Amino acid sequence: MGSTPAELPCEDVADNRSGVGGGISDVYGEDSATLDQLVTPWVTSVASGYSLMRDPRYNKGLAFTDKERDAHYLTGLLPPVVLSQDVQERKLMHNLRQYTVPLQRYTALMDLQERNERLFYKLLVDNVEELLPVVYTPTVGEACQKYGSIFRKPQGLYISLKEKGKILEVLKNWPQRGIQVIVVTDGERILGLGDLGCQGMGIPVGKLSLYTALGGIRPSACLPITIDVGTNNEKLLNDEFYIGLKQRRATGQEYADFLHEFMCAVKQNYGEKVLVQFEDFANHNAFDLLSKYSSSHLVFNDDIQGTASVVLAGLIAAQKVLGKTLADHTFLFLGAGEAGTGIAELIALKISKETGAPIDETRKKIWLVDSKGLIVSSRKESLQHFKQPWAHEHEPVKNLIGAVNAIKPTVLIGTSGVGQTFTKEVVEAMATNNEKPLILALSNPTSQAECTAEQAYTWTKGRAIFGSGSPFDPVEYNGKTYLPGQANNCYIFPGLGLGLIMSGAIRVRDDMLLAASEALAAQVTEEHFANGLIYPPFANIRQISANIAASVAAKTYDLGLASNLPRAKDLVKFAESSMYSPVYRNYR
Ligand SMILES: NC(=O)C1=CN([C@@H]2O[C@H](COP(=O)(O)OP(=O)(O)OC[C@H]3O[C@@H](n4cnc5c(N)ncnc54)[C@H](OP(=O)(O)O)[C@@H]3O)[C@@H](O)[C@H]2O)C=CC1
Ligand SMILES: CC(=O)C(=O)O
Ligand SMILES: [Mg+2]
Repeated sequence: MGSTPAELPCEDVADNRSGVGGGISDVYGEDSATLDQLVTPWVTSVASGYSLMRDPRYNKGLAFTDKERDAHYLTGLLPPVVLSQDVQERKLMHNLRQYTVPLQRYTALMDLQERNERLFYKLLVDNVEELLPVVYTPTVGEACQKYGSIFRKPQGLYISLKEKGKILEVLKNWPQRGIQVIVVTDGERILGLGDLGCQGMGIPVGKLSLYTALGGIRPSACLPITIDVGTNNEKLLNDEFYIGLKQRRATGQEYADFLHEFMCAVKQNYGEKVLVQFEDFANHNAFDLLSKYSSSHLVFNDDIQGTASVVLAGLIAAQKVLGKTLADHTFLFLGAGEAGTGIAELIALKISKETGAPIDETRKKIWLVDSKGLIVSSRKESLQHFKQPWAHEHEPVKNLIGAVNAIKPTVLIGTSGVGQTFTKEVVEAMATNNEKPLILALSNPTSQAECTAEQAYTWTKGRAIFGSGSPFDPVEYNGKTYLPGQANNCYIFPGLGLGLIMSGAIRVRDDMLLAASEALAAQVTEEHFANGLIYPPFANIRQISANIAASVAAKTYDLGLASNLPRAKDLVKFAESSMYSPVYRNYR
C-alpha cells in the first residue's frame, strides 16, 4: 500500500523528494548537501556608508556619532546634528500622536520597523500600553483588511501553492539563519474578521513584534510566515489590489500535503527546537494540525492553547476577589471553536488536578453555546469532534439568554467572534444571578467584542469583573473609575516562547500552559484587585514575561523535555539576561 505524503513522517517524505531530502548535517545545510540540491550562495559583508543607513538592523539615523560617521563613510550623508536614541524616541512619539487615524499610526510604525529596527522596538518597549493597540489588536485587524492597499515593503515569508515541492528552497531565501520562532497563518480566520487570505500576514508580523518587545526574543530569530492556499473571500478575489493567489482555497489532501511539506521543511532547515506557533487557522484545520504535529515538532496553537492559558490565569487570580475556587464556578461560553473549547479544556484539567476528580466529571461544570444553541447530548452525533466532550445532558436551548437562565453561570466567556452578542438582557441576567459576575468578552478586534466595557459596568451597576480581548478605555460609572483588563493571549505567548527557547524544549505540554497561567496569576497584586483587575498592567510586561518564561522552563526541565543543560540555577535571572535590548550598540 502506498502511503500519501501526509501520512508519512517528515524523514520519509524528505527522502522521497528530489531537491529537498537527505545529506544535510551542517548548520547552514550547504556543505554536505547532495549535488542535486539547490544551495544559497551566502555572503557575509560589513555594511558601511549608504548601505549601513539602509539596513534597518544597524541603522541609527541621526544617532550615529561623529566617530561612527567617520569610521563608516557616513559623513555628509546625514545632517550635522547628533541626537540620542531618547530624543529620537520623543520625536517619533510626538509625531505618532499627531495622527488621528489609527491606520496612519500603524503604517508609520511599520515604516519605522523597516527603517530602524532598534528604535522601533525601543518605542514599543517603552510605550507598550499606548502602542500595543496599534501594532496589535484592534488596528492590526484593519491593517489586514486593507493590506493590499497599504502594502509597501514585504515583511515575512510568503509560501504559496506555487511553491509546492520547493518549500525548503523558499525557506532558504530568508536572509536570517538562526530562527527560533515562526508564527504561521493561512489567513482563514483572522481575528473575528474571517478569511483574509494572504493579507493575514499582518498577524504573524504583529505577533512576532510582540515576541521581541514583550518577550525579548531577538528580532533576527523571528520569522513571520503566511501560507497562501487561496481564499474564499469573494471581495478579495475581486480586488485588484489583493496580494495573494486569486483562487479558492485548497482543501482536503492537497491542503494536508502542502502543510506537511511545510512542517518537514521547517524541521529540516531549522532543526527540532524551532518553535512553530500556529495562528488564526480556521478550526477545521487548527485542531488537526496541532494534534498531528505536537508529537513530532515544537508546536503551539496560540488561539487554542495561548488563549486557554491567559483566561485560566485570570480565573485563578479572580479566586482571590470572588472567594471561590475554580470548582465552585459554573462556566458558560458563547462560541465553541478554538478559543472556547481550548479554554474549557484547560479549566477542566486544572480543576481535575486541584480536586482529583476525573476530567469527564470536571467538564460537567462547563457549558458552551455555538451558533445552533446550547451544546447538549441530543446534538452529539452531529457535532465536530472538539465539541463532543461538552455535550452534557440537558434539554435543547436555542440561544444565549435561554442558556444563561437555564445554566445560571457565574462566569460568562465570549469567544464567538460576533460583536454585541452579550446583550443588555444577558448581562443583566448575569448580574441578577451573581453578586460579582465575571464577564470576559474575548472576541477581537473591538468591533467583534461581545460587549463593551461600558456596557458591562453599566448593565451590572458596576458589579462586573470584566476583561476583553481588545483594549477598552477606563469607564466612569456613578463617580467611580473602572479599569477593564485585557484578556489576550499576548500575556502568555512571549513568555512561554522565551521559556521554551531558553530551556531548549523539544515539545509543548499542557503542564507548561498551566505553569504559565500560575506564573501570570501570581503577578496580580492586591492593588490590581482593588482596581477591579484580574491581569497585571502591561507596563511591566517584560518582567511578567521573564517570570512566565522561568516557570515554563522549570516545568520543561521537570518533564525531561529540556535540551539546554545544565539547568540555570536562577531561571528568572537567566530569562532576564536572555532578553533582547533595543538600545543602540556602539560601532567600532
Ligand atoms: N482574546 C484573545 O486572546 C483571543 C481572542 N480570540 C477571538 O475569539 C473569537 C473566536 O475565535 P475562534 O474560537 O478561534 O473561532 P472559531 O471559528 O473556532 O469559533 C467560533 C465559535 O463561535 C460560534 N459562533 C459564531 N457565531 C455565533 C453566534 N452568533 N452565536 C453563537 N455562537 C456563534 C461558532 O459556532 P459554530 O461552531 O456553530 O459555527 C464557533 O463555535 C475571534 O474573534 C478571535 O479574535 C481568539 C483567540 C484569542
Ligand atoms: C488574540 C488572537 O490571537 C486572536 O484574536 O486571534
Ligand atoms: Mg489569533
